[in-house]
Amino acid sequence: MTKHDKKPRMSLKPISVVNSMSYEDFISLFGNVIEHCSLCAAAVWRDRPFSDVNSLHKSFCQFADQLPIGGKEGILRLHPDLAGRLAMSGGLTNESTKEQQSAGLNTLTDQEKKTMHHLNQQYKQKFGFPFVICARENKKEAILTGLERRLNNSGETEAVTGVEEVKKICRLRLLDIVDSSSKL
Ligand SMILES: NC(=O)N[C@H]1NC(=O)NC1=O
Repeated sequence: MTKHDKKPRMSLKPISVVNSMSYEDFISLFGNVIEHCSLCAAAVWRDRPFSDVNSLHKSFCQFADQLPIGGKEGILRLHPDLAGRLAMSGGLTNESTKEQQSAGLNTLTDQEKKTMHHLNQQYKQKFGFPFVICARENKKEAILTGLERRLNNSGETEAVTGVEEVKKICRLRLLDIVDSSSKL
């Protein structure tokens, strides 16, 4: 462990170990790969055995895709605002904290914070759910321009676009847990 590591990294699980998990263990390990939505992991468990991390990800995607629009919106509502109140008060999940930091959202200038807050509020007012984007695949500038651009879309387009971003977040979270070289 170098002096920069806060805690030892969890060792990556081979897919064979994932496949042999009880649903209780599976939910506790994968319950937040879709933010605050352990229901997704509870449903996906029945798709075992998974041939690899991609097939596990596919099951999460299929579960999200088959939800009616209200269910998709529900998944989005479980996400915290980017650089919002929870981020400021340290109330985010560990995953979200790391993701928001990787986009540089912890280094916003006062003006950027104001703009982000204003656009987030406008977005929620228009659509009834928060703006969601995969923070690990974007930097703060791209997030701000994306937020402004996506405000022009319809609610249905945004529910689908938001869930596509949730699927990207989910994939990166799964890769932090499962050894991607392991196969059934
Ligand atoms: N609102 C939003 O996009 N939140 C998320 N994005 C991300 O990468 N992690 C999150 O929690």
